[in-house]
Amino acid sequence: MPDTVTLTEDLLGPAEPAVRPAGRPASLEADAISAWFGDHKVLDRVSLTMPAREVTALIGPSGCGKSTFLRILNRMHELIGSASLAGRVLLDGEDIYDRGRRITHARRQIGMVFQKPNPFPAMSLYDNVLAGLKLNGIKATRRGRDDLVEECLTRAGLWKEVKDRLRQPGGALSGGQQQRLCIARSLAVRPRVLLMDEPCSALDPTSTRRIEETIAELSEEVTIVIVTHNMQQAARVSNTCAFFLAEQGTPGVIVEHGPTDAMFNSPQDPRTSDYVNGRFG
Ligand SMILES: Nc1ncnc2c1ncn2[C@@H]1O[C@H](COP(=O)(O)OP(=O)(O)OP(=O)(O)O)[C@@H](O)[C@H]1O
Repeated sequence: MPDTVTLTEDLLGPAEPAVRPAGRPASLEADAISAWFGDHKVLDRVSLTMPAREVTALIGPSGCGKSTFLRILNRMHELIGSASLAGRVLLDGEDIYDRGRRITHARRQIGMVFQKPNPFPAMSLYDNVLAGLKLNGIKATRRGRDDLVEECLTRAGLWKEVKDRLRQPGGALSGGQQQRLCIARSLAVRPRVLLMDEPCSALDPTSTRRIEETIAELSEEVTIVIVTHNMQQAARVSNTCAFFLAEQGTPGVIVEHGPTDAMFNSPQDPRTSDYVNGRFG
């Protein structure tokens, strides 16, 4: 294996001696986002500020557009043939949809962890962590790669469990460990925001707790936006919360958002109160 991963430099400029330092967590602001699949409108002028260094939870019943909204935040929505959108997404004030702005730019700064852990099953744990570097054309020295693997696995809460078996395949881990491996893989490209779409829904309670601890540890270093159906989880991990709803075939909107404590203990809208207290959805 060559000592340096050689890939395109146009995204990031020349090779660096080791590994770039972590970026500053960024704020993300959705401004009047509407979304369609064909002529089916699924979100209507949704605006939300997701502050830097905070965990924002997106909650609401199935089908109200939470995942669509999340995918719009890092330009994944446009990968679907029939999909379209209106509005702006500002990453520290700059619209990621500005003409001339590369899709890869948004993807690298705004990482995503999915509902089902999706490591490369036959690839080693070590190479799984670094997979995003190769895809994004990021160069690192051998030493830099070793340091990055250790750092990201540590930040994802997995290092102690796997440090002696980094050459084993990703598929050999438990579901919870695989999800933490996917978090480590996302962290390796130094995202400033991490989007998580129901990251614990395929996991047992112990693994879920471990991921929640990881979220708490990461929130100082990266802005987190998480979709969850689990109200206790939203209450445990988030600072702010947004309640989405699509009533009777209308497009999804945010009914209410604000500090998580207030959303759970003194919601302003009766529909929020009903939802967080499990009366529907
Ligand atoms: N690829 C797609 N093609 C067509 N329609 C879609 C597609 N993905 C989602 N939709 C529709 O968009 C609406 C919003 O779906 P979305 O998955 O964003 O909701 P959600 O709130 O995340 O739901 P859940 O909590 O069940 O994951 C739904 O009516 C859904 O059927």
